[in-house]
Amino acid sequence: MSDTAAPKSGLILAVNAGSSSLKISLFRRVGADANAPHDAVDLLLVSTINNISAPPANFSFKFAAHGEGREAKKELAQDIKDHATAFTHFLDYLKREASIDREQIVHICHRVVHGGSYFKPVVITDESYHHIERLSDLAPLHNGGALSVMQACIDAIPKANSIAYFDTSFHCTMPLHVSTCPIRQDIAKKRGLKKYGFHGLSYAFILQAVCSHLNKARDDPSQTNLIVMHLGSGASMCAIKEGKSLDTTMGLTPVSGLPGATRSGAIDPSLIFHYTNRAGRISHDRSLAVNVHVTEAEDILNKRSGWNALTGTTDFGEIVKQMKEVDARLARGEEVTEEDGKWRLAFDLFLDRILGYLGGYYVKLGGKVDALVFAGGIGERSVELREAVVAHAACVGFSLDPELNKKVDSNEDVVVDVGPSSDGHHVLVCRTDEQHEMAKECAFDSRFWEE
Ligand SMILES: Nc1ncnc2c1ncn2[C@@H]1O[C@H](COP(=O)(O)OP(=O)(O)O)[C@@H](O)[C@H]1O
Ligand SMILES: CC(=O)OP(=O)(O)O
Ligand SMILES: [Mg+2]
Repeated sequence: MSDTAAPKSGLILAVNAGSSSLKISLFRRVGADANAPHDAVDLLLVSTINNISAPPANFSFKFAAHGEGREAKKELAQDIKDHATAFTHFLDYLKREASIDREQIVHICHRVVHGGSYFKPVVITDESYHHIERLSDLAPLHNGGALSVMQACIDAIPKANSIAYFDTSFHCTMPLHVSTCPIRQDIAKKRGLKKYGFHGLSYAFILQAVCSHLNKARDDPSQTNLIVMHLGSGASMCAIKEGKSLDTTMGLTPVSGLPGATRSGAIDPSLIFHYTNRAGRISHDRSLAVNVHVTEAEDILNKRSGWNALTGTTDFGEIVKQMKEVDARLARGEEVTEEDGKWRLAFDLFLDRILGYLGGYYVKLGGKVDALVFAGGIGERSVELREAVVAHAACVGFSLDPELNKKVDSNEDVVVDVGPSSDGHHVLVCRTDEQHEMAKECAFDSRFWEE
């Protein structure tokens, strides 16, 4: 038995440090039945801290049905400045409001965005901590935040094992010609310069959940082809062929592919040298996570671009609201200014980039696509964006039921059909859950549990 093995029914804390959020869920391990993978853990409580990158942060805390069953709590938290203070806020709240003894937490799963050459989950030791730290420059909005939470866990819950789960793992199946960059391969190999892809924990969760929904063999998604859109502050897409990642839109770092709240997405690489003549200098913006050394170019493209640069807000819901108000004024024949056009520009630009990849992935999958899946904060909540994407995908056989699309919020299922499902070309919304994916993987990992 390894020294990380814990009593069978211990508690698992799963922590997901996103670019703008910290999502924390507490589970109890209830078994590891391969025929019922989603039932390996019971959710006890969930806490979400949003807007960390655009304070004040929103803190929410909710006991699950299996937990203490009390009302959800929501508050603006002025003391939250980064991921570490968000985690401390959560621990203080847990101590005050829940009867759960933190000593019962045996494993803490951390979502780590960039794993580099690590593909399997690793227990945090000095060596693995420093491996993740060295990769921080390749995920400047992420790895540093996750490391600061690990440090807080080691201080506050020293008996629990911290285990890192990587976003990059899911994409290790990408064919070489997809992951290779057309540059000198001796340099590429020496420096690890290739497409890694991210949001892998989310894609793994979605694949399993969609397979169950479509009644494919639960533990064998190898018959399933999907085009998945994980659209949040960081947005990416993935073409899944026979249950494996075939291609994804993010690359060496999460800045590439689709634009995000503060990220540029794919642009002409020369653009940055015309934007600033300080591109290669080390950035002095200390608001980036600890121990990150990035250039001014990377700082601009990661933190000062995206729809925040176009509109002044990181909130895509606000962009849609403002855009509709301007559209309504135009419809009434009222005057609008050039400035008013920025909302629609951001929306249409995002839509355009999604459609570009959607078309490409449809062809790469040979037109054999079981479902188009929307997920992430925007994919799960924006009725308008889903409507616009699917309207354009009608030419390749997808369609949306406008009523089902509007009613997603009132349906609590993990996977919700928003298209007529009879023709085999499903359009789905999946409430992705990276914390659940990590906790489930942890519950199944025999290294971590006593016989
Ligand atoms: N009703 C809504 N309509 C459109 N977008 C929304 C809505 N509510 C939240 N969002 C978007 O979801 C984003 C958060 O997505 P999420 O996937 O939770 O973030 P993260 O990338 O930090 O994990 C917010 O930045 C906001 O832009
Ligand atoms: C990889 C990434 O961009 O993650 P998130 O959307 O959680 O910021
Ligand atoms: Mg996220």
